[in-house]
Amino acid sequence: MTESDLIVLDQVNKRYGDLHVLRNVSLSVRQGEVVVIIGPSGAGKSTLCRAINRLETIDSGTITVDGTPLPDEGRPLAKLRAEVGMVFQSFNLFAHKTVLDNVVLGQVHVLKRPREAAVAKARELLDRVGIGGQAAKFPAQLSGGQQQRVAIARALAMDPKVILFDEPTSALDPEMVNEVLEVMTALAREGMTMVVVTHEMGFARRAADRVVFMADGEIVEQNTPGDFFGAPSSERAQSFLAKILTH
Ligand SMILES: Nc1ncnc2c1ncn2[C@@H]1O[C@H](COP(=O)(O)OP(=O)(O)OP(=O)(O)O)[C@@H](O)[C@H]1O
Repeated sequence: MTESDLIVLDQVNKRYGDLHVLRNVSLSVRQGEVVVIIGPSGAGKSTLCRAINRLETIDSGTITVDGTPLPDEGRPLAKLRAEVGMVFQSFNLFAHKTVLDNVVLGQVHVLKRPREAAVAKARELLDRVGIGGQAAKFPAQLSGGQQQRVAIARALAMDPKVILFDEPTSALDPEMVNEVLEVMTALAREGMTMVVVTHEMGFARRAADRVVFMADGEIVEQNTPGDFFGAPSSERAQSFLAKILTH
């Protein structure tokens, strides 16, 4: 572990009954790094992402975020770490709150930021993700792509040290995928530390510093996008890429 490591997983194991979904997973994410996790369905990618933010417990191993080991204390949502932002496939916005309030509330209740400052920050972030004009609407009045941009603004509002994206574009209509990926690419260029589970290989090629390939609960290989996509070294990665790139 070096000083610039923001997230360190060491020999992490997780089982659901007989299913061993994370097998001795060790992974470090450095400050400012964009790590894209790819792999077949059921590989354990979401579980890994959720374990980092304590939405899932682990059976053994350690997960350290920003120098603090995460104790494995069940899944207390209230104890989620504000420094780890999360963007989900299904947006998870508060349906009965306005777009503005969705971005304000965490700042006020978790960070104890004065409401005026929280509103100013929310407006700035909504502008930054291109939906400043939608602040007074409710989530259901927005397209999926717009809702996901609200979710990104909400994550950013907490001043996270890292944002985890778990298949952020999988629930979107194809024409909305790019607008969300563009926001994510801009964040990556600005130096945000990001862990992204995605099936969008274009994003991985364009924005990743490192591609991590998972299959059957294991990290099979990891490399720069150029080297990984140019010449994957494992048979499992080769056959995965052959399947998805011909579609
Ligand atoms: N709460 C749960 N209880 C039991 N099994 C689970 C649970 N959550 C996930 N699994 C199983 O664990 C395995 C890994 O799931 P996970 O969602 O992490 O995979 P993934 O790589 O993200 O897949 P996908 O690309 O389809 O989202 C799968 O076989 C899944 O069915």
